[in-house]
Amino acid sequence: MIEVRGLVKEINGNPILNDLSFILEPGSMYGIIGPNGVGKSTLLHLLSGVDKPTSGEVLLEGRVASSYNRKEVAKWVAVLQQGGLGSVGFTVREVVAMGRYPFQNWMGEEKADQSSIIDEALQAMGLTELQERRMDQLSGGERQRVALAKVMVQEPRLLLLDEPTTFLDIGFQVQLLDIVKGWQRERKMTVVAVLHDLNLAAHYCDKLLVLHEGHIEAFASAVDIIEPQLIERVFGARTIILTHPETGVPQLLLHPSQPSAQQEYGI
Ligand SMILES: Nc1ncnc2c1ncn2[C@@H]1O[C@H](COP(=O)(O)OP(=O)(O)OP(=O)(O)O)[C@@H](O)[C@H]1O
Repeated sequence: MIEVRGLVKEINGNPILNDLSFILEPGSMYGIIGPNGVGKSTLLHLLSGVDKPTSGEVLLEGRVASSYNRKEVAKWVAVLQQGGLGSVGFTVREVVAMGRYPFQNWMGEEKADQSSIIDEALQAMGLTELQERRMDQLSGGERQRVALAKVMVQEPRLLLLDEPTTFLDIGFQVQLLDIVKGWQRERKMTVVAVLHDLNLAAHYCDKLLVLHEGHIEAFASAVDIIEPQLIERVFGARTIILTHPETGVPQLLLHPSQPSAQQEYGI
């Protein structure tokens, strides 16, 4: 269980997050949503323990997150960063294998051969053919899939995703989130994802945490959150909400003020 108590974060004296408290249950998938600059990535960094709060605390299984050393925390928390990976000189396979670092001794060795875990992750992300290709020879979307394969071999109990679908076309957006959702269910993994696409967030997340002006505006299921007044208050955007005909999940249509080309030209 992850417990956040009275979390406050200031950056250069500016308040970003103000007195947040919530609990994340193991084995569920959570979405963090909110407008640009509200503090979503900041909150993710605090959950991972890489950043310390100004006051308040994040407890990972009862222990303060920032008190874990890097290798300890990497044994159970994996982070998929915005923008993917550096590692330009390495091959795809080498980068994915780096995900096993928390389980290796000081010589970079592990007790059992891990090649099958790596093969499985490469295959799941459609990277088998590309495994000997160098990272600087990949497209943005391919790099993002490598980043996901790397966290997959880490076999985390808590997976933190910062805008994981940014570089992906719609096919791979759904594929990536389907894979993450499958792991979450099979491995009882906890997932926390910063997502800008509210329709994807509504579909995949058990609960959404909405950040607005430094506080939690709402923390509930998509049915309670994806509604026009809340979306307009938080994002300043007018929307029309429909129910997905197959899944029953609320889905949102944007409501621009300008007429569409079709309305204007009758095309
Ligand atoms: N190193 C820093 N120095 C100064 N201000 C920072 C720093 N990092 C973040 N901020 C500020 O903190 C606020 C929250 O940033 P954060 O990246 O957490 O927002 P976000 O909700 O993830 O935004 P986005 O949706 O645009 O990715 C922003 O106003 C940002 O400008």
